[in-house]
Amino acid sequence: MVLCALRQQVLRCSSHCRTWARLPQRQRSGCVYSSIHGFNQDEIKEKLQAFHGGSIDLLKQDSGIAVLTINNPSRMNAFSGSMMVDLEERVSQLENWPEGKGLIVQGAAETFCSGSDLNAVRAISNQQDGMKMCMFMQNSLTRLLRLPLISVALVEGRALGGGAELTTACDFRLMAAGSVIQFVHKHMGLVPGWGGAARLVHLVGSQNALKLLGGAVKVDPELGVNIGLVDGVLEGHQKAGGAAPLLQQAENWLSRYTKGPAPVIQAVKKVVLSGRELPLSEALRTEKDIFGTVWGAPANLEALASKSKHK
Ligand SMILES: CCCC(=O)SCCNC(=O)CCNC(=O)[C@H](O)C(C)(C)COP(=O)(O)OP(=O)(O)OC[C@H]1O[C@@H](n2cnc3c(N)ncnc32)[C@H](O)[C@@H]1OP(=O)(O)O
Repeated sequence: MVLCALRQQVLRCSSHCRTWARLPQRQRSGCVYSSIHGFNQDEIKEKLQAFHGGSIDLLKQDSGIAVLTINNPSRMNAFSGSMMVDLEERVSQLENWPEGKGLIVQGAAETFCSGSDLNAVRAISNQQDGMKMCMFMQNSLTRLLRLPLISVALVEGRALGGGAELTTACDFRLMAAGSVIQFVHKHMGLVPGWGGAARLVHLVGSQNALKLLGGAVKVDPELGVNIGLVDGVLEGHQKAGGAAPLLQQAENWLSRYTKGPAPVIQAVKKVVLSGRELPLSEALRTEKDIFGTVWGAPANLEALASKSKHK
């Protein structure tokens, strides 16, 4: 049943958008948890909203690349409760963006994110509320990773705890020189709970994941590249003379993968997503269905008519 739901999620594309939009939000979201797991989204949303501060800002650009900014600079961009709710809403907006091709996730004011807001953590430190927050964030970050957009985390400064987990909910990670990704959970008497451990194992293998989590290792750009966590290192600091601003560098880096019509880029992400998440026979059937959405579609016909050569 879960696989079926995921297959439906992967299949979601512009040609299905109208039908899809008619379905209730939770059915179409590809969430990990729903009411059958005792999860009540509205209840936890109400609780989280009480811990306010900061925002998650979304800028959708004509280029088809959106920028999602974690914005709570006075707390090093820590996630307040209301920011967790904001994130879920921004992900919904991105799920319904037919022109979208790429996404950059960044932090405001030259740092990425210092995890969950420790003030909110203290206030909801009972087990029940902790579980609900964990399920809520796992749902949002799973939906973020499953967006039909090619996503990249632009890490400047520190990505700590939940901030490190957030980087793993993107397809790629770029680090600015001098920045650090650190799963500090062990120092907080915790393990990742926003899905970061499961995704980390997929990205770097279980040996490296064990080292990073067990040692709360500070991952600098060089180590990140060596273990396959990081896909590129950006030149200098945003203020450094000469180098383009980091966001511009990240957009340039991403644009090589987002060049072309949105339905094709979205289809690329979906076939990779199905290969990554589904058993082979299920992934093959999904790939066939996604292929059916681009075969004979305008971009395909245009390419055939232009007799393009791939030299
Ligand atoms: C499943 C999720 C698990 C988690 O995410 S648990 C949370 C993990 N994160 C942390 O423990 C980060 C704790 N913070 C730190 O280590 C340091 O503040 C940090 C980020 C290295 C920055 O150090 P400094 O540059 O010396 O700056 P600072 O400590 O003076 O911080 C500036 C202001 O930001 C605040 N802040 C930073 N991280 C926060 C957080 N996570 N929650 C709430 N407030 C946070 C900090 O308290 C300080 O505020 P104030 O100026 O004292 O009012």
